[in-house]
Amino acid sequence: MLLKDKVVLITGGSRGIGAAVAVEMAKQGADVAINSNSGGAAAAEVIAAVEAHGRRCISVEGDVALPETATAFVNAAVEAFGRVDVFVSNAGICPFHAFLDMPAETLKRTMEVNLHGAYFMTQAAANQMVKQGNGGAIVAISSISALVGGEFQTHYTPTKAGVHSLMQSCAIALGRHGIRCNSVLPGTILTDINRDDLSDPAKREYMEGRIPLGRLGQPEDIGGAVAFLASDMAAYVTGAALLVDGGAFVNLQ
Ligand SMILES: NC(=O)C1=CN([C@@H]2O[C@H](COP(=O)(O)OP(=O)(O)OC[C@H]3O[C@@H](n4cnc5c(N)ncnc54)[C@H](OP(=O)(O)O)[C@@H]3O)[C@@H](O)[C@H]2O)C=CC1
Ligand SMILES: C[C@H](O)[C@@H]1OC(=O)[C@H](O)[C@@H]1O
Repeated sequence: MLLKDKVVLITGGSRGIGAAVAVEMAKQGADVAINSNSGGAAAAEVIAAVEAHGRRCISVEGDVALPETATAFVNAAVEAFGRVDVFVSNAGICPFHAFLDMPAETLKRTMEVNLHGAYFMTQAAANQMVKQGNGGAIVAISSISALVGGEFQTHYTPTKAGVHSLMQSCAIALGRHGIRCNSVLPGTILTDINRDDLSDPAKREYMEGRIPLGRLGQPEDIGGAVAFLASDMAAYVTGAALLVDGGAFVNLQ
């Protein structure tokens, strides 16, 4: 087990990639706190899945775009489990929309959830780790979209580049405290975030065709990469980006 008895916090942990990461953390021996905006049945399922691996799990509702959500999440986790060892910044949205008529509110909300949310949460988790005084690991879910563009993602791709940039700067700011900061860059992973976009068979076939490993990703494909970066196996890895995309990025022709 890579994370025996560690305490792991995950934003956006009720569905998709965050939910799969929560379960992987439990398999690796960690207790888990998940945040999500709406909690509900999805969060309850994740709690049950974590507990099925013999680990504890709490769910804390709150919009990551609000700074007070970050302190409330960290405080609740500390109250439940005593400390924070690993923080995974995962919550995100991608409301596909064309560039020329992008509503200002869609741009603003996407920036606030994906980038400001990652900032506030990382800051709150890091402050707790510094207070504890024995280091920690922070992993942000960035994206292949930090490296390449998307016609209907002009509001989204800058947030994913920003999240990786945040990890690079935090690696410097927090290295002296023994806190490592890294990014995972998933390719296209089948979740609710792209369900509508990939319901077009032509689009889905095109996306699958771009991937050398021959399939779109599953949320579980991301869990191992996060566990590695969170663990002592990655003790000398900080400021790094790990692309988990089935080879899509390198496939020019
Ligand atoms: N799927 C993909 O192909 C890829 C995804 N990513 C990134 O992975 C991350 C997770 O995406 P994915 O699992 O696909 O998405 P999903 O839509 O499946 O899940 C999103 C999760 O984030 C939560 N969330 C959304 N908005 C907020 C908010 N304002 N405050 C708190 N929680 C929130 C949701 O909770 P709730 O239901 O309560 O809103 C849910 O738990 C995102 O950052 C995304 O950019 C990166 C590359 C590829
Ligand atoms: C939402 C997209 O389908 C998904 O998210 C990303 O970050 C990549 O652009 C993926 O294709």
